[in-house]
Amino acid sequence: MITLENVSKSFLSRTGNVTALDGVSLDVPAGAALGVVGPAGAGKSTLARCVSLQERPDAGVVRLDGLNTATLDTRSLRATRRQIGFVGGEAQLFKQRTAAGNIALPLEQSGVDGPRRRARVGRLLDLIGLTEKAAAYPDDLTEGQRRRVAVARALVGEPGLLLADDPTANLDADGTAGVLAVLDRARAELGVTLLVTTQDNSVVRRICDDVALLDGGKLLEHGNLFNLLRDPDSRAVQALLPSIEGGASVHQDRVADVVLIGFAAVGALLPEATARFGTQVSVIGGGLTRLGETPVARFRIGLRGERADAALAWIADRGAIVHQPLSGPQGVVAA
Ligand SMILES: Nc1ncnc2c1ncn2[C@@H]1O[C@H](COP(=O)(O)OP(=O)(O)OP(=O)(O)O)[C@@H](O)[C@H]1O
Repeated sequence: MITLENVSKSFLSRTGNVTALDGVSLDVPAGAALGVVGPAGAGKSTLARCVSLQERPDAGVVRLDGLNTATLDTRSLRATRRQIGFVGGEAQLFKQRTAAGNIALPLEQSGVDGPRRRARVGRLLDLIGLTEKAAAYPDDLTEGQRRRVAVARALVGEPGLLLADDPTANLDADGTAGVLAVLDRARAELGVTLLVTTQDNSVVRRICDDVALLDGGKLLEHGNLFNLLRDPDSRAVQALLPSIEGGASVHQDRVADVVLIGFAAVGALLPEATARFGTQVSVIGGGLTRLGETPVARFRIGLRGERADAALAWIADRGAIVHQPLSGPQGVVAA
């Protein structure tokens, strides 16, 4: 759906030339939900603006459904932009229009008739869970509700792609959960492809299946979350997992970091290893989180007993991802 080929973009600022994107190549298949993460100034918003055709790259190509957007004339560019929904970190609604009126605006501008407008706006109010607020004005809504209205407005033209640039910025937990639920529903029920920029790991955990890490305008990592879980050096995914704190206070024969995926693994694997191998398995640090609906745990475990290696190999055979940490007792650990 979206392909970036070697996209670069610089800005002239007071302090000189700033490279916001530096040779970024990226593929986002139709129906995917990609989280673009990275520190402040990494280039996330610039990437979103290049993909939404609000910004033209200095070099490289942005393709939408195979179409090289650099070749579009002004009219086709405008038409293509309309197929892309965009929401920023602020709702930017028209205060003098109701929620329904804000959502309807793009349809009015493109001359869609009243009955079709009403049907479409009604459907989107339902999607964002604000049917009963149709006649409310922005000032009477919470910021989280306003953002949901902005998402509905971005979706009203039935775009295939929705870009959300830092959609949960400055929202409280309830507001964040509401906006993420709406983005998730948009994908599930309308089939839109999602590209979300964020510095909030919970956004990626909740609604993304792919992640791209930018830093200094460069794409450092890109891939499926569950694939990247296997890479102990993946900055993007390691940041999504519970941190492993604490240290072994007693001697351990083996120390390993274990990532467990799915209900069965998280609930049962470590106790079963203990029982099977007569090995004492203790959790030194880590915890449980979720990626989408899937429970994922990361623990640092210590093992004591003659069959510690066999227990670790058995845990790995059951689908756990096992890595020996950099420090700690020596031992060969199944990878
Ligand atoms: N219009 C502009 N004019 C000048 N510099 C810009 C412009 N837009 C972006 N930049 C610079 O480009 C770099 C990347 O900015 P960008 O907003 O894309 O990063 P970001 O990852 O979205 O950051 P944040 O998380 O803080 O929003 C930054 O150094 C920024 O100051």
